[in-house]
Amino acid sequence: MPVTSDVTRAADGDGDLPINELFYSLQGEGGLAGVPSVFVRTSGCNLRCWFCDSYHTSWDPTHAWMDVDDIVEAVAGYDRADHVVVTGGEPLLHDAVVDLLHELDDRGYHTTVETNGTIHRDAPIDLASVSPKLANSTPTAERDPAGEGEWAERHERDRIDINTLSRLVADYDHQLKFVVTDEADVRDVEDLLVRLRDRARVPIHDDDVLLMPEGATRERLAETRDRVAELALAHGYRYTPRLHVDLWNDAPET
Ligand SMILES: C[S@@+](CC[C@H](N)C(=O)[O-])C[C@H]1O[C@@H](n2cnc3c(N)ncnc32)[C@H](O)[C@@H]1O
Ligand SMILES: Nc1nc2[nH]cc(C(=O)O)c2c(=O)[nH]1
Ligand code: SF4
Ligand SMILES: [Mg+2]
Repeated sequence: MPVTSDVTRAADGDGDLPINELFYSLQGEGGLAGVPSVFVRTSGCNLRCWFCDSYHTSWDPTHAWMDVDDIVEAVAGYDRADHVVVTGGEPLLHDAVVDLLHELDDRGYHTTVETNGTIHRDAPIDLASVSPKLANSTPTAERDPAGEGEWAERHERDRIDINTLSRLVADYDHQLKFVVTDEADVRDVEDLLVRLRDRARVPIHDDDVLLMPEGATRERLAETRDRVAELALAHGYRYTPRLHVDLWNDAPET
């Protein structure tokens, strides 16, 4: 169901969220991969990964405004699902996401928040699925999908905030899900883990560190996944597939 074609009015209240899509699918990534889930995808991001698989929430944000009650009603319409994944874009940018998470929690849903880890919110989050952005994500002029590297400096400045990451891992059940293509990326992961373990007040288990192959399409994943699986084995981290890409390639609402 393309929400964007259902709701066309502009924002008219504090409880409104910019929604890019809302759909029912299998969780494709991370420790809950395979679980039927409703996805609520907000629009707008404070970063610009060159590889972003949700281009229309970051580089070219598009959305319809929905209030929290309408979102909860749309979620409830998928009566087989008791898991909700709130993603984006960067969902924690928006104040009203906290209200949405409370409403979902009150109704007994398990909530996963997919976040880049640069913003902390106090909210009922059952799983903080944190994907800190490595140096490999920066939109240099050569890799910029929309311009000539205008976002590179801001992206590079903002992509890692150790204090925010340490609060997220301390406050929530978490997984750290890194987009990886090669060995240099894993060195970047290890450097970050040293800094985070030094700062965080809680242990960070290797079991909660996941390597995810970079690839928004089946073709690209076929190039990256074998090497990333080998890196996971070599370093003792978990590998996460991208089930939805295997199953449905880059189709919207999957
Ligand atoms: C689109 S992001 C939205 C949530 C949040 N902004 C973030 O980056 O975590 C959802 C997930 O997709 C991952 N992702 C985005 N583009 C990807 C790509 N081309 N290959 C692999 N993972 C990708 C992100 O790292 C994140 O784990
Ligand atoms: N099926 C499916 N699983 C996902 N897990 C995280 C996603 C995301 O975009 O945050 C995602 C997504 O876009 N689709
Ligand atoms: S942080 Fe997430 S939504 Fe933002 S550009 Fe990167 S992958 Fe896309
Ligand atoms: Mg996705």
